[in-house]
Amino acid sequence: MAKMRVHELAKELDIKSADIVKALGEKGIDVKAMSSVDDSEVKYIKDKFSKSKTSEDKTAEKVTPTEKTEVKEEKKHKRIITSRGMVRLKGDGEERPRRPRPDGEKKRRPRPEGENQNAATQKTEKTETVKKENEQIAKPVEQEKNESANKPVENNVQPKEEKVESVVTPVAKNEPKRPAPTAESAARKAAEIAAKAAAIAESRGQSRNNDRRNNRNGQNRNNRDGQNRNGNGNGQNRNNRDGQNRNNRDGQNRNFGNRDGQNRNNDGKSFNRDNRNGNNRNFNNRNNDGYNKDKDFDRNDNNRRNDRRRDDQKQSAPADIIQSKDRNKRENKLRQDKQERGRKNYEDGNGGRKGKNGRRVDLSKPVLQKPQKKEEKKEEIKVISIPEALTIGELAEKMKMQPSTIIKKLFLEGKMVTVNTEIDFAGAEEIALEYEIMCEKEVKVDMIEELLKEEEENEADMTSRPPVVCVMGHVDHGKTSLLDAIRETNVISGEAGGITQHIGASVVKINDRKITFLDTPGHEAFTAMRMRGAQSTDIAILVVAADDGVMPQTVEAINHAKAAGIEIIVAINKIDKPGANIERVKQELAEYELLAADWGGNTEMVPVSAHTREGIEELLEMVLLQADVLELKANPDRMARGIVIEAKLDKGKGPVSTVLVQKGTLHIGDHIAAGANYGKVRAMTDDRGNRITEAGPSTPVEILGLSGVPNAGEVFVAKETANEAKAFAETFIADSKEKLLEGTKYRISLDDINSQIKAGNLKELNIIIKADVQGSVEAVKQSMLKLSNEEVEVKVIHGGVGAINESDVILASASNAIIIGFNVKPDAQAEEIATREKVDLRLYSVIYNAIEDIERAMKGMLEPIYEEKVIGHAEIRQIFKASGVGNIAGSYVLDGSFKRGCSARITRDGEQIFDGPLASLKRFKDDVKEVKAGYECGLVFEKFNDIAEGDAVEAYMMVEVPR
Ligand SMILES: Nc1nc2c(ncn2[C@@H]2O[C@H](COP(=O)(O)OP(=O)(O)OP(=O)(O)O)[C@@H](O)[C@H]2O)c(=O)[nH]1
Repeated sequence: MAKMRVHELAKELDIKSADIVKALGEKGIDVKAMSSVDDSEVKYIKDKFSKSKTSEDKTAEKVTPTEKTEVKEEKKHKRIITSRGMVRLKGDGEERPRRPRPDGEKKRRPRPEGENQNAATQKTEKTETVKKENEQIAKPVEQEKNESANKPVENNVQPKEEKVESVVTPVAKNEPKRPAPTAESAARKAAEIAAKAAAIAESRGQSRNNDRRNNRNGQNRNNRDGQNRNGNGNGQNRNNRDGQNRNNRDGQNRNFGNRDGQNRNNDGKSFNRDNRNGNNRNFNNRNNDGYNKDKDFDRNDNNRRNDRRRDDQKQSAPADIIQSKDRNKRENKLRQDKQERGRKNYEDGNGGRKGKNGRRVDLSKPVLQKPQKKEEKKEEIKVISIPEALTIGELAEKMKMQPSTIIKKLFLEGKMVTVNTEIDFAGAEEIALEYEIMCEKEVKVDMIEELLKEEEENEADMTSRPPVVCVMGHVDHGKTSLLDAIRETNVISGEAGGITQHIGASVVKINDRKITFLDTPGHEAFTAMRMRGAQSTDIAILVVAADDGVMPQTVEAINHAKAAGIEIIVAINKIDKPGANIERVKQELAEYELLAADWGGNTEMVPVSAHTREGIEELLEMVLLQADVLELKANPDRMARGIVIEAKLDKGKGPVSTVLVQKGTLHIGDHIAAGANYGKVRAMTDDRGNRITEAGPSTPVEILGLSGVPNAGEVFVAKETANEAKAFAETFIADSKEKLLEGTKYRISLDDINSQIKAGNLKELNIIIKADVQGSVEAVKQSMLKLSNEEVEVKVIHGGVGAINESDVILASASNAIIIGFNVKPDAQAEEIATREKVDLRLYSVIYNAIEDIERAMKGMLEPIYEEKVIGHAEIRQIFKASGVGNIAGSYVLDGSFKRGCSARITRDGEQIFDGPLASLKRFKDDVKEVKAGYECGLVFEKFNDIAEGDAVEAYMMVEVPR
């Protein structure tokens, strides 16, 4: 090419000459407008300025609408080149050879159309489109998160998911329509990849590629300009990348984006419930990559921190981001609130089941486990302790139930009871078992026994004491006379009617040894003296008149002595009398298991005479001998303790008590308590009326000072202080009341023998037999003894001839025995006591019936007793004949009443002509239930028509009588 001048070249290139001069000057070639330049310089200039112009053209295209396909496609190609040119231009301005880019390279960098324009100009429509596209493409990511989070967010996102499809799909569809010029390959490829990425994101529910593309689309550039970053991060996508992109302005966004996506997945695995909001996920991802998986409540901290971070960014964030953040913040707040509620539920053990999100069930897992932690209820068998008898109310209280519950239950079983109905242990146990409650017998602590309980005394402190002897025997056999003879005093003359009225006590000296005698006025006192288990006597002298022999009271005395377990020495009295027969007495006594020693037995029998005093000394020697055998000892050096023998209220002295000191020594001034009474010993008198200051063991004394009159048989104790004595008495009163109530409740009766046996309460059945003849007593006695079985032993504790008397009843009461009488009746006093003491007293005229009753009672098969009861009398005054019925006796009821279903006896001239049931009872023509005295009625007798006017009719019924 020929040399051209600079101005010509400028003209050709449509540029200023100065520009060429400057350009060549920069290259070190000094030229002017009129200077000539060679071909190489022309080429350089042309290359240089033609590119500049192309760049300018491209700049002009910026405002060109992209909708025009042809222009767009042409310019697309240029854009790619220009872009690179621009890079070079921004460099050092060095001329570099143009490098035509192969398609493959272009493919490696696919870009959606219009992105370069976005990079160049931010506020064009294209930018908005891309922004929208980014936003929409990012939505699925958020949606994915939200799907695994809570529903409210998911709902918010739902509409946007549709938009994503609408954006992505046209890209894929438009592709084949477009021409495929080489220059457009990069753009097409970019569109393809974008479409594929969107499809993958949609199909997998992941948006990693989208994120990456988004990052590529704008974030690399955005990183450079700092603002576009926010534009990319529209909506919830922004939440994910917000912090990361900002933090990674150096172009590592993509990498973090990937990590972000992974973390989301991690979150999605097990953290959905914890990370219901995207922010939370973001934060977790950023910090922990799912580390918080196991730390439920850290998520809240994360949320908070996340929020704070976003708050910090508000100043630089565009309005839409701020709005979006605000929304997210609100969402976060809501979610946090929910989490708080969930946690509360969790802590309260309510679980989170009520939440809409099914994942909340996870929160409830520990709650579900809670019942497992609960201790299994151990089946405890409730055991209550109940007394021998109690009321329904008391039982209900023990069972901790309402009495009405038990009453209702029993009512349904056909038992009518009230709250005050008394039931025995067996009955109560039966009821309690229905409610799976076991019963055990209340072990009642006998407070008095406890009070009286004493420790074993030291043998070394014990010294020999005088024996205490009582004299027993049949009436007029000479008890008092004998005692008088022994005491060498005559007390008989001082007694009213010559009969001993009260217990007296005296001490006699024989060979410098003392013997204390008690005179027993009757069995009542004797029994009473045994009631505390305190044996008042050591030896009993049984007086049997040699001329009279063994008499009923002799037998009673024997039985009492045996029951008390005291030794018996027999004094066969009145041997001075002509009819005395010592051997016969011995023989009779042998029948009662008292065999004389000289007959080879163990019982000493001494023939005496109160009148002649013959044998008295031998008797006393025998008493002392027996005392030696018994080794009677006591400790005199201790607080006194003994038994009340007799007590009375003296008008002048106040309460006067005769007490027998059994242990220790009683002094004047001692504080004592006897039963319900207490006081201080003010005065003491011995058996001879002498004032004494102290009384040792086995000494009977009369004392003054007790607050009241104690019962005979009560134990008295000396106490250190007045308060102790008072406390003893008060305890006694409280205990006695209970015992009094209980004592009246229970007495063995034929009806409850079986239940008592079953309950294990009855091991021995004590029976007292009274009959008109001794033969009957013995016959029944032997039959009764044969009824003994493995469970219970029948014991006849007393049998005698004669009416049932007071002594029998008292013995029965003391021994919990049943009295059986054969052809005998109780006397008035015995009946009264039996009623009071609730002693079961049975009367029979046939011995067999008695045996049968006892047998049945023991087997629990006692049948009810029916007794005939006459209810009225009538007189037949007229006979009516009725067909089909027979004769009707028109009668007039004289007394009582006639009742339907009763029986009748017809007597004519004193002779009974009929005894049978009444078939019909009528008043005029009507059947009636009852016709009372003074009224007329019609009587029809069962299968009996032989009636006549003037016949007498007696109506009767069989009624059950209590046993
Ligand atoms: N011949 C004779 N008569 C005696 C003897 N002992 C008592 N008697 C008489 O028998 C009668 C009754 O004597 P008591 O001593 O009263 O008999 P008891 O057993 O005390 O009588 P009660 O106090 O009623 O139980 C009196 O008339 C006595 O005189 C005796 O050894 N020989």
